[in-house]
Amino acid sequence: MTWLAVPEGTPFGLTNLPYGVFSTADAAPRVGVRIGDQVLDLAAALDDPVFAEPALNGFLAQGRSRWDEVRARVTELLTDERWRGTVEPALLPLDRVRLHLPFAVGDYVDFYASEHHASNIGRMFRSDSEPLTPNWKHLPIGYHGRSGTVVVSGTPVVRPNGQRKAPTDAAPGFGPCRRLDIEAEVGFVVGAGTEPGQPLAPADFADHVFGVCLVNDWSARDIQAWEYVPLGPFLGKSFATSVSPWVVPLAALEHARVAPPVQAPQPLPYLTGGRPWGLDLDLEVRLNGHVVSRPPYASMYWTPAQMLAHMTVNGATVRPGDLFASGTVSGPEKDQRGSLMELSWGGQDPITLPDGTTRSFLEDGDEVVISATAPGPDGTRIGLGEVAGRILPAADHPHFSQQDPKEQS
Ligand SMILES: O=C(O)/C=C/C(=O)CC(=O)CC(=O)O
Ligand SMILES: [Ca+2]
Ligand SMILES: [Mg+2]
Repeated sequence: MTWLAVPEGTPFGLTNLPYGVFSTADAAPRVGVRIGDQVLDLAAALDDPVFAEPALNGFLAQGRSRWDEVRARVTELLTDERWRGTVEPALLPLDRVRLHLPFAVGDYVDFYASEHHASNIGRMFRSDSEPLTPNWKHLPIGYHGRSGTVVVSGTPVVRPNGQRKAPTDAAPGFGPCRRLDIEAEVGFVVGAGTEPGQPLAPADFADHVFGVCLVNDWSARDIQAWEYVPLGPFLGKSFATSVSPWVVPLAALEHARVAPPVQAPQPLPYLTGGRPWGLDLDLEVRLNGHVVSRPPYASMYWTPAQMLAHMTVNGATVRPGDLFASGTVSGPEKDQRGSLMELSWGGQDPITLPDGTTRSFLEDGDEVVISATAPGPDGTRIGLGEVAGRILPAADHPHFSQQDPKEQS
């Protein structure tokens, strides 16, 4: 029990304690921990300059034993009445702070770990071949994304311009994306790094990964479909990737750990071993306030521990602040799909919102909010917060007018 007044049944109680970076009107960005609807200013509460930094990276680099020590210390400060006088001045109401990107994003990798998503996308993008490529059940497929365009929840997303060519078009045209989509994903934040040539095993996961956030991998499907052969996602996914402001430490997800679905064929030995890191997270996707999907993370085929092992098997390093995302979370059911492309089946079957409007892809002004909860102890739920973003109209291209005769829409 905490001496602090927290809302009854809050998903941000003592068993959660996520980390973020906040600022106030008169104080620069620094590290805080969320408790209920308040933020504990760690720079004020603890004697470690690492928390006065405007990003979590310094703390991430300190490693597992220090993360556990700080979590235990914060719990003690918020539970033991004797600390009340010291801690109270370091607490701020959430509505008085501004939340920032919680960590400086190093390398950013996006995986493709949902069998349901990969099968759905395969059917739509490659209708003349098997939905899953031959490698899919042998390794967690991924690509390197653009870390510099990872933004915090609430940052508006400008509709990208680019080349797009429908299969029936004779030549590509240029202009604003017409098939702007979302991807509901879970992100894993690397803490302790590695040296070159130091592959990690799945069993090393909790020593190197600090925690979890929510990710929206905004995707321009028309740009993507035209550009991705043969090297994979590029400009169709590099204009913005949004993350939630609170990083939930792995320690808070102990009750959410589950075995992943059965993996057959048996993966190679470097992808096996350690504790199971399937996660029973319930995601929810809202479009303009209406729930359009509830993707279940427990259905993901590859675990984040296997992703980490695969990502380092060639000797590649990881560094504090690296982010790897799961890939779109789609469950087996229609209302569990984590992208609009799947929900509307490529635009063939638009979804109807309660206000009577329909959507295949996003319109200017649309707002998407992805949230998630996880099981905590004794039947409680902990929250992962939310990642939100609203679509702004495409900007005019400074060197190419939309009215230009070269525009072939
Ligand atoms: O199958 C493809 O060609 C591309 C799939 C994706 O959209 C890539 C991606 O971001 C992976 C994911 O989110 O699962
Ligand atoms: Ca993705
Ligand atoms: Mg992206």
